[in-house]
Amino acid sequence: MSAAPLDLLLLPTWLVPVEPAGVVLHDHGLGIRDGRIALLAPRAEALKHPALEVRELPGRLLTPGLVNAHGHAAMTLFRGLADDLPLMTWLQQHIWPAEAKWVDEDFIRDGTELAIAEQLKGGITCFSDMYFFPAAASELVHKSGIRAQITVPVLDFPIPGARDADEALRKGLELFDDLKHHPRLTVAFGPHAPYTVSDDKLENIRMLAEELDAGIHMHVQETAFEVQQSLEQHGVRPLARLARLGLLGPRFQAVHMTQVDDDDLALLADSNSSVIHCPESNLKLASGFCPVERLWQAGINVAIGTDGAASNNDLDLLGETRTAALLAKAVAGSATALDAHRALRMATLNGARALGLEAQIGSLEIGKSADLTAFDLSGLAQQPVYDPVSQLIYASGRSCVEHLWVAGKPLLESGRLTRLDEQRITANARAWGARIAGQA
Ligand SMILES: CSC[C@H]1O[C@@H](n2cnc3c(O)ncnc32)[C@H](O)[C@@H]1O
Ligand SMILES: [Zn+2]
Repeated sequence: MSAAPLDLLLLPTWLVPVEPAGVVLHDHGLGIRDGRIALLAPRAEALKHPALEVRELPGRLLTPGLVNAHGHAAMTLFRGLADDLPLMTWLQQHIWPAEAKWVDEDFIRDGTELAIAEQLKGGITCFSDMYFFPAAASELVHKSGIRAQITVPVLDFPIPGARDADEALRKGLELFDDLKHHPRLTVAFGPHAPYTVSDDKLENIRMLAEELDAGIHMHVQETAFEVQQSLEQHGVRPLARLARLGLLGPRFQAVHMTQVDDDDLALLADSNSSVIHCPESNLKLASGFCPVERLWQAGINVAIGTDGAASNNDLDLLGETRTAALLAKAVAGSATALDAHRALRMATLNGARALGLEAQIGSLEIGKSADLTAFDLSGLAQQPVYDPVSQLIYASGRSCVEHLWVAGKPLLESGRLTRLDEQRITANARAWGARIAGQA
């Protein structure tokens, strides 16, 4: 037994470590010291360890914090602006013009803060962001205490914050340098999609990502139209083109992948790339269905993301995971596809792995960062509890998120944000809505 007392000992009714897979621990304690998980033991044994604070959590389930592996945080301010449209109409006729008109650093600060607040309240301890002015977004991550992968946006045309791809990359490299020692922030490259980034830019990104050992996060094969267009323009499917350019590998994060043929499957599996599944955005934009079960059975790491609030329209990863579990069964034609335990793994450890963070977060293991979510399963509509993971995925909404810690720091206590001002954030978002609606 270590001489130093634990900072905090949590005593939930159920504890799901995610690794090993499928395990539910009843009446166990989890101890935190210096922001890390220092103890995992049956309750009686855990109570023998001195602790500065002991917290009973009856009727609560403790899990690793949820990882939202794909989103566009500040798009919260465009929530509901252009609904019920297919991807290219939505993007080209509504979202890109709105972004050109409204997105500046203030928009990013207010929209990202709103996204962080919404995500913390929904049990998310880590998110990936692909949006403009990444340096401004990273300031909000730093201030709020959440963990994030911030990506450097690259497109062939001018974007808010960069006149061209070279400027975006130059500013991005400064961000890599500024954040290289940050304990909760990682930076990755975010080329938007195969249809908006040319070969020379992608080759440059591959070289820089190799040098920096950085992730590459990209929308890929979101629709059948995208695949068709690539066949016409490049003679190969988008994923094959990216493979030809050397982009695939363990740090490659392919977002969406609703179109998957046998060659795609082999490319993803052989390169150890991750797929990030965004089922609600794919459903709402009628983009297609990612064959999650087929990918999983091929050994491909599949994580989950909400996408932006303009195509979802929420940042509710628990709800997204439920949708993913239900949809996987329909797509596979099998009720055994993506069971509740695997769905939770997808929302935690697989997300961590996709973002290159699996050594630090994603499961409750000694030495990992104490990034945790406590869910209240004591409500009427959650009774009786045979399997808390089944209850969480199939019978609970994000309102049951009660407490949340990142690196051992409490960021949500009894449903209340500890570091962010919910009223001010809400008022700011309303003010942006009034301005945008007034001039739309
Ligand atoms: C590189 S900045 C992000 C860029 O992506 C746009 N976007 C948001 N959601 C999607 C999606 O599902 N597919 C393609 N592009 C999307 C966002 O509006 C920004 O312009
Ligand atoms: Zn997206």
